[in-house]
Amino acid sequence: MEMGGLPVIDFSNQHLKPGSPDWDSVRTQVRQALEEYGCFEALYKKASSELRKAVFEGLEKLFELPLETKMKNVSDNPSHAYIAPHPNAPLYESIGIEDPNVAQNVESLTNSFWPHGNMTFSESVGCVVEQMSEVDRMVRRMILESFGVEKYMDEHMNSTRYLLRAMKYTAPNTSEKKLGSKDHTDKNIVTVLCQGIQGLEIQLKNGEWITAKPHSLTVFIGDSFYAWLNGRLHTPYHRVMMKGNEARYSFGLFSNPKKGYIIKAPQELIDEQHPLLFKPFDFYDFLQFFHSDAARKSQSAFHTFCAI
Ligand SMILES: O=C(O)CCC(=O)C(=O)O
Ligand SMILES: [Fe+2]
Repeated sequence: MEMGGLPVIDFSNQHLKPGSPDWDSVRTQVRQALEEYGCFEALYKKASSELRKAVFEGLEKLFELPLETKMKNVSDNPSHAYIAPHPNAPLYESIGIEDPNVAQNVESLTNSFWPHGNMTFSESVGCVVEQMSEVDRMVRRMILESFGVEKYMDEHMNSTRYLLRAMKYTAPNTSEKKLGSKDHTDKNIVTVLCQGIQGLEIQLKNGEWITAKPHSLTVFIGDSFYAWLNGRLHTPYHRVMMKGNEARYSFGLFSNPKKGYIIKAPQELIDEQHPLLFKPFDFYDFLQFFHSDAARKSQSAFHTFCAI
């Protein structure tokens, strides 16, 4: 733990295998951090600084491409496709890659963006996604174990798909902070985020905002995992604040529940002290609700959507 910042948890130990003493000790730290903060900083040496540098260099070139090119990043789900700067979020722009753990999906994006593709970028993205997904799966395994619900492990692991979202925040050229991304909780299961420069802020339970350091991965719990765990962990509000004249790039790997999978807390996590908090739901119905007027008017779209 570090004073005044998020807990820092080291996943680099090569002996970190389920069942080992190292695993159990990291699991305890993960559970504590997610109860109190809903997030933590993960050190993972495999995701080396050279690799990140290669990804960030690729992202710089990618966001420099003309708007028409970036608009080729489409999806059935609008929140998984290209998002152009918008009056409500003028500094923010992002692209999405569904199932980025399948090399072909990354390559088909780079092939549609560059006349001859971009093998260097595709390969670096492939490597970094693999490492971030290892962290995602370790964290989820540790959480299920720590609540004694390992019997759902396969179902849980097989119930999600990954989305990679790469983000650019244009420099505001001001000395005072400007909002890059509005405060929100993530909607998915787990988010593993990598930021190029500082800007990510997390709200503590006491309302105070703290800054996440850029040289580690930041791991968050999303609303869907919170619901599946019947509210046992915390989902933190976070935002991006920008100042100065340097653009900021970040990318996050989101584990999202698959369409058709009903998120419902297991009976082991429901009892008199912990009555069922949320209606079982399909993540895609929630995403749809999220873009409705009713959601915009409510304080927490998630709580409105899932209220019992
Ligand atoms: O860019 C960042 O650091 C944070 C992005 C974020 O919170 C999100 O995409 O959900
Ligand atoms: Fe987020």
